[in-house]
Formats: sequence, structure tokens, C-alpha cells
Amino acid sequence: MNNLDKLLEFRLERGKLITQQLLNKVVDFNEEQINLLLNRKGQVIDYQLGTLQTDLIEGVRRRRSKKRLSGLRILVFHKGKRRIKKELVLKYRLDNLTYFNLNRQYLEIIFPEIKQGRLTGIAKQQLGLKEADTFNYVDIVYKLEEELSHVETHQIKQSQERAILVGSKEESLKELKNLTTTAKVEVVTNLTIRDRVVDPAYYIGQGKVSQIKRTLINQQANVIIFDDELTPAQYSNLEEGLGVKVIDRTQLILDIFAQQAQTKEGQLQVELAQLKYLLPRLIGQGAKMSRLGGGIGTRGPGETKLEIDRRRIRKRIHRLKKDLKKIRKNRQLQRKNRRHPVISLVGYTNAGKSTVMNLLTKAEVEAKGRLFATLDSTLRQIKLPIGRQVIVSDTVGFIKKLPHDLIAAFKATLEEIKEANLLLHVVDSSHPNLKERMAVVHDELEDLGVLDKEIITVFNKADLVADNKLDLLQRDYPNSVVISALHGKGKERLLNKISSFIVQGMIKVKLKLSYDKANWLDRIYQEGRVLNRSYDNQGIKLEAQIPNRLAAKLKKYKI
Ligand SMILES: Nc1nc2c(ncn2[C@@H]2O[C@H](COP(=O)(O)OP(=O)(O)OP(=O)(O)O)[C@@H](O)[C@H]2O)c(=O)[nH]1
Ligand SMILES: [Mg+2]
Repeated sequence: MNNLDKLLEFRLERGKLITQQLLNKVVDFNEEQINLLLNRKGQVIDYQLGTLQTDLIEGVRRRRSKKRLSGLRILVFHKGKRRIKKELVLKYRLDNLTYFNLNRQYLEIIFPEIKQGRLTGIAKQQLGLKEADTFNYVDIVYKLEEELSHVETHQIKQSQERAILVGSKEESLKELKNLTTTAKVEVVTNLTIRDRVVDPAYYIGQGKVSQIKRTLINQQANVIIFDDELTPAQYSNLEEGLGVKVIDRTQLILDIFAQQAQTKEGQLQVELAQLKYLLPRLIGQGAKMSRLGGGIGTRGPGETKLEIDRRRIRKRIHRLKKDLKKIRKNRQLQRKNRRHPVISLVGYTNAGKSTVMNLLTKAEVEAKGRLFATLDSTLRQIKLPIGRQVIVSDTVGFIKKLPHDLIAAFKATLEEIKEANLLLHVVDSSHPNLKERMAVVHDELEDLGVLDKEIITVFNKADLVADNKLDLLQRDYPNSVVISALHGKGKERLLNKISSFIVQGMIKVKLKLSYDKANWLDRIYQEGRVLNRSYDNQGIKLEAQIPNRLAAKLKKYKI
């Protein structure tokens, strides 16, 4: 047995990058460079001396599934000179490529980087020997493989999509048009179906189907967007009958959500909602799983799409739920430690919530004038003129016919509302249908079980509305404020209204705290307002306006 062949007897503990024993052996050989090929079980499969060459891995049987990494990694021992072979990592989908510097005793680990289910580059990490001992690389491999299994449900090919909109109500169609433009898709025309001749198989009557067909050709459109939710059968019939991609309102909204989700949590939520929506639509379609192409931009049943089976989607859904749970738990913890009252901005999409948030906090929350510009709740702390700190949270906008599944998917954002002490219902007062929109928001709030909370109605965009209309609104809604967030008008009125609500929940107390209880002082300052304070040799005397809750805790210090 060649002396070096002894290396093949090595088996590292699963997940370990390197062990002292292996290192000792390698040092014994005193070679310039030794490259080892290992499997995920930790067995050394092959070795090579000198510069790292492809043939170390070339002949080895690898996993074929593109949805996993190869299960192989390369460990290189070198004495300072090395050239990182990034292409090896990508070509062979290595779990990682690790360089150990024998002179300086540290590791460089090269992991593949995966985005949207594809290997896109590499990520580097350095570790000392000690850290390496507790480092489990397999954890990372699993994370990466998770990413590899990402199901692509969304891909917009901007400027290529030309859509025909189909719906039965004028007003709703207008909104659908807005949504479509927000999704960066061109609307070529819309068709209203009035006295609908219903053919359950097609959702619309046969006559309409032929009309759409003609319009498709005349207008060179390639997508049809329906204002209502379609059943799986209607989808597949319509797609077959019309020969173009068919999308419904829910999918369109999901598409927009997918484009606009910013945070990890938001992205996970959207993906979950998309998959949940798609899953039942795959069932019963047999081989025609083209729906997986999902939203806009995907044309026809691409062969690769067919490979994606339901089992994988279910697995992904499971994983997403787990990840979201983790994130939410974290959030809850943060929330528990929160001492300040929370004020949530709610309202119809595009009402100006984020602009109000900006006005109140001077923060740069995205206020874009697109629908659903805000998908993740954003929190900011502000100090009211009465000296009290509060947290303001911006949330995702409501919309008519927002599918319930979606509401559920956005639970985390909406949970913020459940925790709120006060809701600011922001209304675009310039909108002709503002009352209907207010009702939509109320319905959703009712569903969330938060209607018992104090609500201040904020009539925004006052600059666009005649004074007499504003007067009427204020008469109808006594607990309201008129503002123009964009122009900074009415900020004081709004702050005063919020302050008076906050003060309602507070009482004035006189306290005496001995110096060893002075730590309460912090809390009193944070949550309340100190009106008077004096010191003597026994302690601190205070007069303060504090929340009832806190007052109860401080009962024994009352004077
Ligand atoms: N004229 C006028 N426009 C306003 C006012 N407040 C907001 N806007 C505009 O209304 C549009 C929507 O504002 P946002 O603050 O993004 O609305 P939002 O409610 O946060 O919308 P989503 O996050 O999509 O639900 C933007 O173009 C704002 O500039 C206002 O007081 N007057
Ligand atoms: Mg917003």
C-alpha cells in the first residue's frame, strides 16, 4: 500500500470539515499540496498531490438530481499558495471546497451561492481551527439544497406582455387595470361581460370566448386577465380554447406581491401564498401542469415545468411554513419586550399610509403611488409632543376581493394590527368610492377581530378635495382628522388626536421612590410623562402621568 493511500482510510465525523487526526497525518507527509475528495458521510474517496486538477472528481459518480448538491467536497491542504477554483464548485455542484493553510492554520471555505433555485456564484468564509471544530457544514448544505428546491412561480418578462382584461363590473375592472399596470403589464383593451351567458366550463359564454379570440388576434395580445377567481377546470379549458396564458385577479395580485416583497419574511410569505394557490390548481390537470408557470410571463407548458411535481411543492410549502414560524417567533419575542404603545396605520391600498408614516416619523418609508408598495410592516418609534414615545407601524394595504388565503399568508404583517393600541384608518378622501373602500377595510378589520380597538379615521389627500366635502366627512365621522400627508398639512392635528388617545389611558400619580428603587424612573420616563420631580435624602418624589398599567405596579410607592 502506497503510504499516501492511508489517507483513504480516513473517515471524518459527519459534518466536520477537518479533524486534528487527519491534519497530523497530512503534516507527516510533508507535501506542498494535498487535495482530498470526501463524501458527505466524511469518507475520503480519493486524493491528489500538487495543483488541484479536475480529474480528482471527474470520474466519480455523482448525484444526478439538479435539485441537490453533489454530496461531495474537496479539502485542499496547502502551504500558502493556492488558486481558488470557483468553477469546480459550480460545475460539480460541490458541497464546498475548503482550503487549509498549513503554515497559517486557517480554513477558507468556498460554498456555492444559490438564488432562485440556481447556482449563481460562490460565497467565501474563513475559519480558525478552533471554530472549525464546532462548525457543521452539513447544516449549510441543507440550507443550500433548500434554496435549490425553490419552485419558480414567478417570472415577469416586462414589456412583452400585452393583456386583455375581462370582467363584469366597470369599477372593479378599473381597479384591475391599475393592478395590471402595477405588474408592469400593458393593457391593450378590456371586455365587459354584462348579461353573462354562463358556461361553467369556461366561466364566460361560448360567444364571449369567440369574441376574445378575435380580439386576441386583432390586438396581438398574449395574456388574458380575469377579474374573478377561476376554477382549475376553467383555467385549463380557457387556456386550451384561447391558446394564451390565462390569469385571474388573485394570481395577478400574487404576482405584484412577488415583485414587491422586500424582506425575507415578505418573500417567504408571498412564495407560500403562490404555492398554496397553485397546488389545488395542479390537481386534476394530469399531465397539464403548465399552471406552474404561475403568473405573467410564463408561456405554455415548458417541458421543465412539467418536471416539478406536487410532492416537491408540498415539501417546499412545509419548509416555508417552518421558516416563517421561526421568524414570527422571533418577532413575538421582540414584541413582548416592547413597552411603548403601538399605533398601526391601516387602510385601502394607495390611501397614503406610508406617506402618513413619513410625515409622522420623517422616515423614508417607501411611498410609491403603486398599489401594494408596502408589503412588510415597518416599525418606527416617535416621540409625541406630550413627551411620550410610541411605535408607529405601517402595514400592507387592503383591497377589495383580497383572497382570504392571502390574508392568511400576510398574517405576520397583520398581527402587528392585532397588537396595536390604536388604529389610524387612512382614507384617500379624493376617491369617488371612498365609502365603499372604507367598508372594505372595516370588513377586513372585523375578520381580524380588531374592530373593538380605538380607530381614528384619517381623511388624507385633503389637497385634492373641496372643503365642503371635507366638512361633510368630518360631520359623518366625528373621530376623524383631515390631513394632506404629502404636503405636510394637518400633522399637528393628527399628533394631538393621537396624544389625547394616549393620555386617556394614563393617570396622574404622585410617587415616592427610595433611591434603591430608582430603576423605576427609567420606565416612568419612557412610558409616561414626568410633571414634577424633587429629591431629598430619602429618595425621589415624583408627579407623573403614567399608563394605568404601570400605575398599578407602582401602587405601593404612591403618596
Ligand atoms: N395629492 C396627494 N397625494 C398623496 C397624499 N398622500 C399620499 N399621496 C400619494 O398617494 C400615493 C400613495 O401613497 P402611499 O403612501 O404609497 O400609499 P399606501 O397607502 O402606503 O399604499 P400601499 O402601501 O400600496 O398600500 C403616492 O403617490 C403619494 O404621493 C396627499 O396628501 N395628497
Ligand atoms: Mg405603503
